[in-house]
Amino acid sequence: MGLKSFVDVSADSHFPLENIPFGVFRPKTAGGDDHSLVVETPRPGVAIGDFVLDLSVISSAGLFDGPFLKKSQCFNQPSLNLFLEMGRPTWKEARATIQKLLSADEPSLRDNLSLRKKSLLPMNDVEMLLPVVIGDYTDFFCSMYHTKNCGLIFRGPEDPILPNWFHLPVAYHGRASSVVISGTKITRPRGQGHPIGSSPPYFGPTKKLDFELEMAAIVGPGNKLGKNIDINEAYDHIFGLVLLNDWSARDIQAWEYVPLGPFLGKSFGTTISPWIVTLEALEPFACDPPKQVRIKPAGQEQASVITKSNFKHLYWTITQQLAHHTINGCNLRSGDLLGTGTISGPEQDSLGCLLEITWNGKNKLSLNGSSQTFLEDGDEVIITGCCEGGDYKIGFGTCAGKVLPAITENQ
Ligand SMILES: O=C(O)/C=C/C(=O)CC(=O)CC(=O)O
Ligand SMILES: [Ca+2]
Ligand SMILES: [Mg+2]
Repeated sequence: MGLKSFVDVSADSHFPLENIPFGVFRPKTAGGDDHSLVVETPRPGVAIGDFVLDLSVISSAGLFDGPFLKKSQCFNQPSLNLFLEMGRPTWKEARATIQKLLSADEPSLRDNLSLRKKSLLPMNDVEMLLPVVIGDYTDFFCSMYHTKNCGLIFRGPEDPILPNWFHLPVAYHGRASSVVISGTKITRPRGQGHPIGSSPPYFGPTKKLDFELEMAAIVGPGNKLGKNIDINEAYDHIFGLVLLNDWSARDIQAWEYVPLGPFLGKSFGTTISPWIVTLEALEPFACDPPKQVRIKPAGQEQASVITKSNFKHLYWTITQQLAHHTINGCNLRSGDLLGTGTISGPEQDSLGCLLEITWNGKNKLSLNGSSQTFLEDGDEVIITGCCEGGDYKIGFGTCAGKVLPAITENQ
């Protein structure tokens, strides 16, 4: 039997009492459509079933009474950075307090109607925001299947996996300013595309817009410049995980990335899911967290599942990635985002991007009767993921984004 909350949680919910993922939200006004949003202060919350528990209200009511959180202002902030900086003992205290407050047999919140009304808001009545201020974003390259397929497509059959790959987790520095929250629309980027045959490079809207199915670690306490984080301590520097879509323009990327790596082909937008699932919640599922990606094509009502992958396909672990990131003395800071890299599995139906699924546009993808290769304007990519196994799920919610047409010359 799973844990029982006084808040109704359906059996297939991503957010049972065992999960308690952290995010940042602001309430919408009654009426609720986008035009009637009152700009309320963003504040931290956790998800429980279809509700959000406002941690600023719980904190102001004096219900965080443990030694680390009693006097802290970390839940009266517009981001989770301060809370993340405080480290694992504080995170565990927060989780224990929240799980107790929300449990079916604990009266302090359950029987306090006015506090319940103030602190428990239906998810539909809130707007989710970026949970942390992201100072830096790094993206690793850690699925062997993805690495091999990219090597075959971009570099040919000789040595598709380069010799360094098995010795260290390869990565590139991404662009933090264009990391956006699920639901944000993504404008098709323009740029210089790889020459086709003997023609010169072309300029215009990308013809090869792609998604990348990834997860990302959110850094807790950082390290000082010049000091590394040992692999045995790396776990305590990771607060939790989110879903991530590293949108990629394959024609721009293929032309620009030699020899310094991805630049404008990836810096036009990266989407993350709003709820950070803690490593504590994930612990019982150390293996086998399955994931799915769907595409809802422009003009269609239904989304089609196009791939299902699994976190276990990563060759390098998130603690190895974090330790490697600091091995030269590079400093990480609370809120930094470390993408795992595209999570492709060995089978055709577990590939993590359209570059691989369509083999660079050679094969068509069939979606509810229509067919295409790369993403079209109006397409929506919806990534979801959860851990399954026991009598509850630990879910990540969704990481979604819809493609808008490219800007034109006079915009
Ligand atoms: O192999 C290449 O040239 C390019 C690979 C990628 O674009 C993948 C990347 O962003 C890292 C990853 O997601 O695994
Ligand atoms: Ca990537
Ligand atoms: Mg990106």
